[in-house]
Amino acid sequence: MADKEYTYSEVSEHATKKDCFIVVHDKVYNASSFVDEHPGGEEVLLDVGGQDATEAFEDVGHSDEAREILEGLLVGKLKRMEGDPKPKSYEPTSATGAAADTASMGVGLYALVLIGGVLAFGAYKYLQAQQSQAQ
Ligand code: HEM
Repeated sequence: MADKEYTYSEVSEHATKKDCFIVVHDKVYNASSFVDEHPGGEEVLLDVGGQDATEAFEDVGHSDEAREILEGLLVGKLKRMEGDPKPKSYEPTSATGAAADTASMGVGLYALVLIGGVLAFGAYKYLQAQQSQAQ
């Protein structure tokens, strides 16, 4: 059964709660029995029912346990036809890119706080000096 090939249009016919196929990494899974049990809620699963859920699935960073459950739901492979939506391959590089961006922003913020601190200290010293002059 897991060797069956489904075209994208066949998969898209299974988009209801009771009959919910999803595609992850070009494999077809029947998520119907799991919709109610999904810890992330049934909404998100139904949103991608009959569609390619690769990105959605990978973006969450599902655990190995989740991947095992997914493999248990396997019903076949996706057979891509001309004119089908492009495969949604997951590129971890973009995730690392985003992480690097956040990291450099973190450094920027740190520098800002540091400069602010130095300025505040300078101002404090200046005021102190002024005060001792006045006395
Ligand atoms: C049949 C496919 C799927 C399976 C077997 C599955 C399985 C699981 C499991 C076992 C968890 C618990 C945490 C973990 O072990 O990682 C989980 C959490 C979650 N899943 Fe899925 N999932 C599927 C598809 C999706 C999709 C397509 C989305 C779309 C966004 C999604 C969104 C989430 C979210 C947001 C959580 C976190 C819930 C929380 O921590 O409160 N899942 N999923």
